[in-house]
Amino acid sequence: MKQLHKQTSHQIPTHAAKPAKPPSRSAASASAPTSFLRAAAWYLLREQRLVFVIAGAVIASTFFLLHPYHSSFPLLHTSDRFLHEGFLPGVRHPSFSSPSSSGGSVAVGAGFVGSHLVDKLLARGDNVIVIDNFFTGRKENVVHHFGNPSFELIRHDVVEPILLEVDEIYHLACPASPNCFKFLTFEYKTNVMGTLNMLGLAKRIGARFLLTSTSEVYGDPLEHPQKETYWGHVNPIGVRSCYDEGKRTAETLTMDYHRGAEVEVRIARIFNTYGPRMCLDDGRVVSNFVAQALRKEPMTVYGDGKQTRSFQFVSDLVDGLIALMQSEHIGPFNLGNPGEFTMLELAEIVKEVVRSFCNHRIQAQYCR
Ligand SMILES: O=c1ccn([C@@H]2O[C@H](COP(=O)(O)OP(=O)(O)O[C@H]3OC[C@@H](O)[C@H](O)[C@H]3O)[C@@H](O)[C@H]2O)c(=O)[nH]1
Repeated sequence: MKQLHKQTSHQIPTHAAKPAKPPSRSAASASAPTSFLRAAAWYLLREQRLVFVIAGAVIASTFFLLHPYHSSFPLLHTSDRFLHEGFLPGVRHPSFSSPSSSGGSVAVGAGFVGSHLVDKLLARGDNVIVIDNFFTGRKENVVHHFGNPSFELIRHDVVEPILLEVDEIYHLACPASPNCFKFLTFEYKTNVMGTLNMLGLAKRIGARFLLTSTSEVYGDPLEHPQKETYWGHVNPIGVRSCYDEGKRTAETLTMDYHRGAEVEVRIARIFNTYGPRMCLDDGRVVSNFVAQALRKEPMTVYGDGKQTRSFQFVSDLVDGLIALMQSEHIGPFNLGNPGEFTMLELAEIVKEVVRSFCNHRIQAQYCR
């Protein structure tokens, strides 16, 4: 049919039936552009061709206006690019229209430290997206922000890719409780796959990336105190090695993305921290001792109790994380309290604090 129409339209020009009058040379050259324009206009106006041309142009420009993202990344490259960087194409977060929007941040994790960080970032006027798979993080930790238009909570496991548009990524995903170390593959996967996905995201959107690492990267240290330049003394096959080695790998990946892809990175090596929203069944020494003192049970001091630790309050840690993110310091940075004491001393301190706490009648519900 298409072929037929095409032939027909060429064969029936309206003036073709008129008797031919040989034109003068000058008249022929003067009328040539006019007859070409008339022929073009005639061609376009036949069979609504002009309408189709205009409709096509409108549809094409609408598509490219609505999908500038696709237009700047040719399909040819997307599959490789997304596979390599760990992204799902097309998952655009509606809240942040541009990566450079002021005050846009993402905090990964609604756990103990993450939830305090969220409080602080929101209080200073940032927009915050929290991603958590709620394995150890809890909705209750951030429930007081529900209804705040600057806050969003997404149930998502960072071992799967995600695409968001933010300025800063605080990567806190990974259970730190000693009770979680039995979920070995989970721990390791979060530190490796989760960190890769978050670094890929930072590279893609040009965000600054902060990894929360741990003092555990020093292992059983042979140097005291541990400086950031110390490479550590880690057992690669111990029961808690999945955590220590997982964080060491996460640090390696972070520095690789900095050197190889120029991602702006920060690494916080967090020392022992305590404060509200720690789980009582966390397994860490402070929460164990507090729970035991409240229940008037004997305290489980491991070994001879002469091993030392330093403890920082969670709000001090959060201030440190934000200051580190804002600083120009690339590479690991220890965040902790320089004052150390033994676990025997800690047991006495906790016993004393809990005793005076329970002396207040109002707190009796927590005490036995
Ligand atoms: O009930 C307990 C628990 C722990 N301990 C001792 O207390 C010390 C501290 O143990 P914790 O498990 O609380 O803390 P750790 O120093 O081993 O690691 C901790 O600090 C750094 C963080 O990054 C880790 O996530 C966290 O587990 C250890 O010597 C441990 O043996 C007890 O004596 N009794």
